[in-house]
Amino acid sequence: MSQTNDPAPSSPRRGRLITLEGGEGVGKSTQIGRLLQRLRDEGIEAVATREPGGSEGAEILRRVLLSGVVKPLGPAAEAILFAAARIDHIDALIEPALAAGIWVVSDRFADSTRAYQGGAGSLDNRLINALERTALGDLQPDLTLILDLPPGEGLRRAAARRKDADGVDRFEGEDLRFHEAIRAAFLTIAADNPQRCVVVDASASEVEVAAAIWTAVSDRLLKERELDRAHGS
Ligand SMILES: Nc1ncnc2c1ncn2[C@@H]1O[C@H](COP(=O)(O)OP(=O)(O)OP(=O)(O)O)[C@@H](O)[C@H]1O
Ligand SMILES: Cc1cn([C@H]2C[C@H](O)[C@@H](COP(=O)(O)O)O2)c(=O)[nH]c1=O
Repeated sequence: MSQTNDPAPSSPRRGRLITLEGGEGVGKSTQIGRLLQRLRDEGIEAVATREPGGSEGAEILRRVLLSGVVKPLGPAAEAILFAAARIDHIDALIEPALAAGIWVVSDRFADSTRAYQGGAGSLDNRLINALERTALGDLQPDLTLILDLPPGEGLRRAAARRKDADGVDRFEGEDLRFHEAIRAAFLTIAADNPQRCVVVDASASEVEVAAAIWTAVSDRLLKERELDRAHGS
């Protein structure tokens, strides 16, 4: 929890939270590797993490959630467990890193609950909003990159990456309509939050996607950081 002598959220001493979102196999992990390298090349200390997971407790919940054992309990139970994992992730990793001036790049975050349990799972927005308020408090990503790809292509990429067909997880195994609903939900999130979200065409080559991501990071975060520095704040 923040204390009165913590740096203000916009202070250059506080890190930035960047989240990558999108459906299955859109290229988030691939791009996070590239983005981390670019940030470090700029002299920015940055750490990569993921959801569900990123902390010891959240990784335990990841195994439970992706095994599918919670599916019969319905999207509300799943959303509550994703939120529990998120709380541990924020407390154990995200907030301490940001407070230390480290940038955090997360493979998925709260928008995934909105898209998967809300958009595709039809979970009531009131529960999603309540869980988000509880888990995040005042924390919001400084930038969310939504990698957009037709789900058929994303699932093909995910299948090609995974040689073992038995390795399909809880959500990859859902039908195409479910994945179309996820894509639509992410695009709605982006339209509703233009100050935070940038949609990136993930059907382009890895290099082109990386360039689009870097443009968004530069325009939205690096210029602001340079201005802060120039004004000595
Ligand atoms: N732009 C691209 N064009 C073609 N293939 C790509 C592209 N980006 C990534 N891939 C390949 O697609 C597969 C899935 O990529 P990646 O694991 O990065 O996606 P992801 O979004 O993290 O997936 P998931 O959410 O399912 O974990 C990998 O085999 C990767 O090499
Ligand atoms: C955070 C979060 C994730 N999910 C789903 C989305 C994916 O199917 C898996 C995570 O697997 P990945 O290979 O690391 O992308 O979990 C979800 O349904 N709700 C969430 O809040």
